[in-house]
Amino acid sequence: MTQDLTALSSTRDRNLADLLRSGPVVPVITLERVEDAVPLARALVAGGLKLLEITLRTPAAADCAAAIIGEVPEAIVGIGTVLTPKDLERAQALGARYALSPGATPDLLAAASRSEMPFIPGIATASELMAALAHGFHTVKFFPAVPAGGIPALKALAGPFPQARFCPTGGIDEKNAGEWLALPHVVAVGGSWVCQPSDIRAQAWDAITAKAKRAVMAASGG
Ligand SMILES: O=C(O)C(=O)C[C@H](O)[C@H](O)COP(=O)(O)O
Repeated sequence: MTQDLTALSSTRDRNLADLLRSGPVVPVITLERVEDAVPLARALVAGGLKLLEITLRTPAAADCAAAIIGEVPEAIVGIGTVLTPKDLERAQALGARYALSPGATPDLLAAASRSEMPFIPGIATASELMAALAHGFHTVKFFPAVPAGGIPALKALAGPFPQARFCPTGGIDEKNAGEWLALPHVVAVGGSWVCQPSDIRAQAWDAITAKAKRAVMAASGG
């Protein structure tokens, strides 16, 4: 059994590393209306952001993710706000390519370690990171990145865990994304700044494409 979990973990790691190559900026998306899902995903892809995180925070979230998966093949859809093993099952049933959580509970880590789906648990402390690593998850969200201490906190946390890779989210924006991405252990950054609820509500797709383009520029140090 241990052997199987180790093999699963390294396959998951490889698959996740492949997915993250389509980053390094992951828009964190909260959708209220299914009709916004496909145009929003197209706007983000047009701006150069293909790796998406659809949060399971609204009643429409699952239908929105399904619509994007079905109609926007260039988008690589991940499901965020995965809080329980059941949410992880939902993500898999939807055909998502990966899943993310703001946290790392024992139940969720155990379920995710038995699954083939690439999974990024959330951590804000050394103990949470140790639990994630012990379950074979080497790439973690650092959440909430800015309120939890920002870049100095991540640097301190990375010290004892050179094998860990981080995707900070929480307070990241166009202005600081480049600084985070310049850190050696940061493989991607995520955030809702690219697709703010007010822009989605106004169906301001061109504005969202423009923000996505600026995010790509910021990520490349521009
Ligand atoms: O819901 C999840 O799965 C999360 O992990 C949290 C999100 O990544 C952050 O809430 C994004 O933070 P902001 O960019 O500051 O809005």
